[in-house]
Amino acid sequence: LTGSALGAMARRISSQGKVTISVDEYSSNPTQAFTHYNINQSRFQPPHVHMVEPLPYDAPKPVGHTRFVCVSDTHSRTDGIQMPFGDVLLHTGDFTELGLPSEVKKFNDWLGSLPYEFKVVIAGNHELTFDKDFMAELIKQDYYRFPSVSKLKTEDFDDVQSVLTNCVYLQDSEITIKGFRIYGTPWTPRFNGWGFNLPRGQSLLDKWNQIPEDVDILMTHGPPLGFRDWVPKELQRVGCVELLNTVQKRVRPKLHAYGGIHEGYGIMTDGYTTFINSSTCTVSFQPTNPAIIFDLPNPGNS
Ligand SMILES: Nc1nc2c(ncn2[C@@H]2O[C@H](COP(=O)(O)O)[C@@H](O)[C@H]2O)c(=O)[nH]1
Ligand SMILES: [Mn+2]
Ligand SMILES: [Mn+2]
Repeated sequence: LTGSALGAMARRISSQGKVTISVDEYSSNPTQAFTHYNINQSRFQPPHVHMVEPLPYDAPKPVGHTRFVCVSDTHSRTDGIQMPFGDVLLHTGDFTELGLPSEVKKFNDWLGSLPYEFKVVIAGNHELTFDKDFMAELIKQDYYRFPSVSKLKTEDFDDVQSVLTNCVYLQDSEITIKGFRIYGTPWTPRFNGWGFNLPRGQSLLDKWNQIPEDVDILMTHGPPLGFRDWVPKELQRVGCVELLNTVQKRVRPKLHAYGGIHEGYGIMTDGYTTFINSSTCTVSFQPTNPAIIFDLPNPGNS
């Protein structure tokens, strides 16, 4: 099979003209998927795909634009973080270490201190208490893997989302802000059995299939394949192949914001979608990567 025939296998157009993504044959091996699609389809090559320099904080915001401020993976280390001017804050998960209510409260207080008109937040794999199925399983296993969470009573975290009073919290859901359709989802490929983990392939694709077409901004915790998903210590790419296919072949957001892979902090484009990995923490959990700002023209302002 040629590269383009394989590409077609991962993307079918139904009789109603709807694009359907199917599980990619390289789904379980993202590093191999990257090499294959790079060699056979130049899928990650310039001129379309390239790195993007971050906007300086003092860049004037163009008229008729909204400025998004992207952060991720702050891991309860927000003390002293300098935040730039902007309109809408996007935080793409791992705002705590374990999702303890005390951490969530601290994060919510920090959000309350920020001047943005809107703040949108999703969970990451560290927000254990936000994943109800994960917690049910953890309790069954007598908190074996996360003993410090066992000090909590169920009623302490049953309604943990309600602690987030200073933002819009998205979990497989969307909101329209200033005319932008923003969809947020916390799921990542299974890795060491944390919250919101699912096996690669159909299980994750089922979550991505819930993302509506015509979303302007997609927020996920982890990266898609090939865009700031390299883990140097393992010489591996770990981005989700089905997420990439969903983003590029079906949803086509203008901005895909995420974090998850701390080492992947940075910005890329494929010529249509801008991909921002805004992990604040480095791989050694130092909160030193600056928030990334990004301007988008307001919908209807063409
Ligand atoms: N090989 C993989 N490494 C991963 C994956 N997800 C995360 N990581 C590594 O852990 C750190 C921190 O992640 P966190 O969720 O604990 O904050 C990340 O920067 C990577 O180095 C994965 O799926 N595969
Ligand atoms: Mn993290
Ligand atoms: Mn994470």
